[in-house]
Amino acid sequence: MSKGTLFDKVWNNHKVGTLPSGQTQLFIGLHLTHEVTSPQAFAMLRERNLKVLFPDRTVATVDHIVPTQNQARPFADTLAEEMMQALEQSVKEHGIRFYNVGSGNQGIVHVIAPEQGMTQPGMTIACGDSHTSTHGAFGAIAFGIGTSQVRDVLASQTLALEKLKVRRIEVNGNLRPGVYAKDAILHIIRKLGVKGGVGYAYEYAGTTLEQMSMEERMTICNMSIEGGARCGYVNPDRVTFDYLQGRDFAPQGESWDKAVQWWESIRSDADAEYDDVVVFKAEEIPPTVTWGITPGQGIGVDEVIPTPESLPDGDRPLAQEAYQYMQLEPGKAIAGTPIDVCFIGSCTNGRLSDLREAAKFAQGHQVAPQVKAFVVPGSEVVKQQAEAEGLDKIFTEAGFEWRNAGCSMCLAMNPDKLEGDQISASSSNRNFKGRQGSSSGRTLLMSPAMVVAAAISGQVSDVRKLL
Ligand SMILES: CC(C)[C@H](C(=O)O)[C@@H](O)C(=O)O
Ligand code: SF4
Repeated sequence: MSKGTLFDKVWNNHKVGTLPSGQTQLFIGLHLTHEVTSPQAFAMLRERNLKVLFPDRTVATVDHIVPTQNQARPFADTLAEEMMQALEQSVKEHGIRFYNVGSGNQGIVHVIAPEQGMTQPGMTIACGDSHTSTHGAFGAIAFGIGTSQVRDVLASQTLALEKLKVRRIEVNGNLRPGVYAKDAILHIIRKLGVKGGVGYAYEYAGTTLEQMSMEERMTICNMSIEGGARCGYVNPDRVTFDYLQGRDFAPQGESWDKAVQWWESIRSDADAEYDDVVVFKAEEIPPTVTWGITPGQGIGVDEVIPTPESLPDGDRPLAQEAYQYMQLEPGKAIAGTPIDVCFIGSCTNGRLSDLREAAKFAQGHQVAPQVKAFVVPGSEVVKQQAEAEGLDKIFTEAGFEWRNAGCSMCLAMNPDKLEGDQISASSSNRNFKGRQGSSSGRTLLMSPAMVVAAAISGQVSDVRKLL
């Protein structure tokens, strides 16, 4: 095994050859698909009379367009119904494993692959979805790809890619109470910028990351793409192996021991060389909330919305655009901003540990009367586990709606949408203009615990007050 970073080792292991363009042809171990980016890819295959080369290496689910309330077929939205039918037809035609609504295993693609044990260290993973970076939490190299690349993977199980540089992002120490993985990644993006990661793979390391659960690591890696990085990963360790052991697709018996040995060997070596290294102190990370229209426009919940003068020249035009769109005033505290809608869910923060933490803060409180608040589990498995623990009851008693699994208002490709210029406190990952279903809707990104604090008080508030 060559020396170096995990990225280099996994890349070299999967390298098929060098293309005339200079790009690497990379073998993709696991291909995940959903209803939004696959129909055209399957259509292109049909046009050329091609088969899926390795149907066993592709897995499909439906997540974006799935209604979280009435899931009766045909869906009320005819476009959603068409996308569903297209995927159902394609998986049948090509013999692809499919987790449909009601199967017990459906959910957001980035939630279900890890929970089934499909996502494993040392793999290359691709999916027609930018947040594929999530899977890097296991020490996989996981990329989001476009529809024509989905076609390429279906037909050849390979991709033509440029090699990335590697930046090691170390976070050391203990996060303070009320501060979560979500705050850490929002803080990292705030400091390095939404374009800071362009051309890089992010390797997250340091004692803070080592202490994190797999679900927390997934939250961090999920938002690598929001920081401009094509992928992000954490070196696999005991936490990774313990999470995987016993899951449906994880190796068993003797192959398990061999796999662990292999996974250990692909970790970045202590003397690996990086293209860049950045170090953060965990205790300096505050509960973070975005005030603008990119995930990089974030501040500590006890800070004021930055004034143009306080920002570097280059950041000012976007800040001006953000003040106007968000209807927020520079120099004013972000805490106290009234909230209309509270959303807990998404591939960033829709897993069991997120719901447990949110429920802890919701218990015994009531959602403010003017606020609409709802919780959308990331998968049918998460929903079922949460219900077995009674989390659904805690939420509904507190005045939250409890829904079925899907992407929901993260992107609002289903009936869950903001209306007019409503402002949401959201545990999702993107606050772009119009992201949550209304062209003037406004999104404040934060941790699930902070979303609960906002729901209860009807305004942005510091979750530490509830500790
Ligand atoms: C619909 C899909 C292509 C898109 C993505 O690539 O990320 C979506 O999941 C998102 O979060 O914006
Ligand atoms: S939950 Fe949001 S970010 Fe994740 S895949 Fe769905 S739409 Fe994309």
